[in-house]
Formats: sequence, structure tokens, C-alpha cells
Amino acid sequence: MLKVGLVGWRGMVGSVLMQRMREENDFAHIAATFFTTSNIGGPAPDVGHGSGSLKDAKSLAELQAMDIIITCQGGDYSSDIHPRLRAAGWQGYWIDAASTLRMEKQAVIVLDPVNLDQIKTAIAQGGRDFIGGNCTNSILLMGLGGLFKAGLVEWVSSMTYQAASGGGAQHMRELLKQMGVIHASVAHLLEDPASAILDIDSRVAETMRDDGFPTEHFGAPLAGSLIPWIDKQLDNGQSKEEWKGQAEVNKILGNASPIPVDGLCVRIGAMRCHSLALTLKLKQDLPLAEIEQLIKGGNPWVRFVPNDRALSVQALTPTAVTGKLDIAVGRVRKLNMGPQYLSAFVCGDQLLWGAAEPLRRTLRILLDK
Ligand SMILES: NC(=O)C1=CN([C@@H]2O[C@H](COP(=O)(O)OP(=O)(O)OC[C@H]3O[C@@H](n4cnc5c(N)ncnc54)[C@H](OP(=O)(O)O)[C@@H]3O)[C@@H](O)[C@H]2O)C=CC1
Ligand SMILES: N[C@@H](CC(=O)OP(=O)(O)O)C(=O)O
Repeated sequence: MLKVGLVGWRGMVGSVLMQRMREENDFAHIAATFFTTSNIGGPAPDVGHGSGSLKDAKSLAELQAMDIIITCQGGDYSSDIHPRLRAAGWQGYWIDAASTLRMEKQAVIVLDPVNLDQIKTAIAQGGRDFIGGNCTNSILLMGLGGLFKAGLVEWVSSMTYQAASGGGAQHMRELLKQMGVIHASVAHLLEDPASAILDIDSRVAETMRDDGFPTEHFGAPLAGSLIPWIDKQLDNGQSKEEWKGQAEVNKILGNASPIPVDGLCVRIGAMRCHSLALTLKLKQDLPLAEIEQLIKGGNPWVRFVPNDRALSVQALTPTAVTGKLDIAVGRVRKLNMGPQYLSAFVCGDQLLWGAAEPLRRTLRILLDK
């Protein structure tokens, strides 16, 4: 059995990975070693082979003993450890959730329902670095991969509605705290059906603007509001999250000449599902029924929602999708701009297909090679 080291397994992405690996019986096929940056020698989780102890995630010697390392520990860890492991001559496979290595020439961004060929070619050619994509881009490609595969997309404008979990566990907690503080500020008025709604509204605004409102992690109110910027500011006016759109989508698709992908990335008060409102320019004017068939055929996780009000409200939402591998795709229709202009709305769990799932599937591909 191949020796697989897991780093970052108790963090938010790591916990989802562990859950999925247990569900899919992945641990039966590997000899797992668990690493830590904070509790060396502490008890490791029992994944069916008894409970060992946690190894030092900073020990190159311990890491070098692994055939495969899967890390969800974060970008700082990857930047620190990966180059030193490679410099020390480690030839194992590195599977990583962090963005650090994604755009490196030798690295493949893994999303096998979309780019299995690329992953297999890289393995055959001695590729060793397999990196999970940005959650928003993975969800976009899982949703509309069928259209990209058919070579139909001329460009995409992608307006996103990104969940709190994209910032990490503390951000999810802060969103809920904000909700609680807002509710508490008007709870007594809400109980009185005769209270004036504008009075409630002004107290809510006052609470959200108050210096004491919990914004330590987001830097601004999110509950009852939104934040129209995600990640760093770049010199060209894009956010780093917006920049990743074109860069990563084209790398995943292996496009020699890039498809333009751009739009605005916005944080909203969903817990862990990212959504995207998309405008696509297609290269041809195809009938809608044909377009729908291509989208449905993209991969087995696409849940196509007909462009119907009741169905969209019920099935095309973070609430419907959260915790599932389903990628909901709907609101597909031709736009007034012309017959080649298409709208679509895609929603997926950013901790599953957006983070953990491509990593464990890459592990299985490597085990089966
Ligand atoms: N958040 C997201 O949506 C996505 C994140 N990623 C990437 O995944 C990486 C990890 O992100 P994320 O899972 O959010 O990071 P977390 O902050 O949840 O976990 C990272 C590490 O923090 C340590 N830690 C400290 N305190 C705690 C605690 N109370 N509970 C759990 N772990 C704790 C753990 O290391 P130790 O056990 O060694 O102490 C853990 O492995 C990042 O590189 C990120 O870019 C990728 C896609 C999406
Ligand atoms: N930036 C994403 C989450 C994330 O971790 O992205 P990346 O893996 O590209 O750093 C978000 O905030 O929603």
C-alpha cells in the first residue's frame, strides 16, 4: 500500500476531505500517516487501522518517507515545505488545496470530470504536483463543462455570489455572530406585530454601522449586506479572485489561446455554497434544447434546473445544494443581446467540488495508475 501523509486534516477543508474519504472508503487503499503543526505525538484519527500518533508536519525526514502528501494546511505551509522537499530530492506526489503552486508550469490544476486527460498525461510524463483549483472556477467548470468541452464558448462574464466559508472557519462564525447581533437589536420589536417596519429597519442599520458590530474577520458587515471585493487588489483594478477566473479556467481546460473570463466577485451571506450568474457568448447560435443537453451531459453531478420560477426558487439555491456534491445549473436562456448570448446560474458547495473532492479523486487516480 502506498504511504500517504495527510497535513491539514483537521482544518475546515481537511475535515470535509476526511469526511469524504471515509464515505468513499479511501483509507482502505492507503497506509495513512497524519501530520500536525501544533500537536506532535498527539493521537491521530483512527481510520480503520488503529490510532497512531501525529507526526511533525515540518519534519522533512518524516515527510520524505511518504509516497504521496495531501495538504490542506494552507498556502504558507506549501510555500515553506514544498520547495525544500523537492530540493531534498523527494519524488513523491504532492496534492494540495492551496493556491500557491497552481500556476507553476509543472503543476496540474486538478478537476478530473473536466480535465482527466490532462491529469493522466501529466502522470505519464512524470508530473508530481497536483493542485486543487479555486473554488469558484471549479464550480463554474463543473456546471458548464459540457459547453466548454464542445468548444462553444467565446467568452464568459462571471458575477459571483461567494459564501462565507471561502474566507475560512472564522468567517463562517462571524457571519452567524453578525446575524445574531442584528436580530438581538430588534428582537423585542419583531415580537410586536404592530411595530413600525421603518423603525426596525433604522435600528438594524444603526446596529450594523456601530463600531461594536463584529467585523474582525470580514472587515465589514456581511449579514444583511454584501462585500463587493474578495482577496487582494491588483494594479489593473481586478481583485485577485477575479484574476484567477481567466488564468485558472484556461489552465484547467488546457487552452492554447485563452477564452476571456472576467467579472466581479462578491461575498454574500451564504454559509458554504458559491453561486455564479453568468453571461456567455457562444460561438454559434444553437437551439436552447441542444445547449441544455450539452450542459446536462457535462458530468454526472450536474443537476439541471429548468428555467422555471418555482423550480429555480426550490432547487437552484445554496440551501438546496449545501453539503451535496450536486452542481445546480439553471436560469439558462437566450439574452436580449442576441441569439449567441446566453445566461446561466450555477451553484455548488465550495468545500466539496470547490476544495476537498478534487483532491481525494486525484489520490484515487494516482492509486489506480
Ligand atoms: N476555505 C476555503 O474555502 C478553501 C480553502 N482552500 C485552501 O485550503 C487551505 C486550508 O484552508 P482551511 O481549511 O479553511 O484552513 P483552517 O484554518 O480551517 O485549517 C488550517 C490549519 O489550522 C490549524 N488549526 C488551528 N486551530 C484550529 C482549530 N481550532 N480547528 C481546526 N484546525 C485548526 C490546523 O493545523 P494543525 O492541525 O497542524 O494545528 C489546520 O490544519 C488554504 O490554503 C486555503 O487556501 C482551498 C479551497 C477553498
Ligand atoms: N478565495 C476563495 C476561497 C479560496 O480559498 O480560494 P483559493 O483556493 O483560490 O485561495 C473565496 O474566498 O471564496
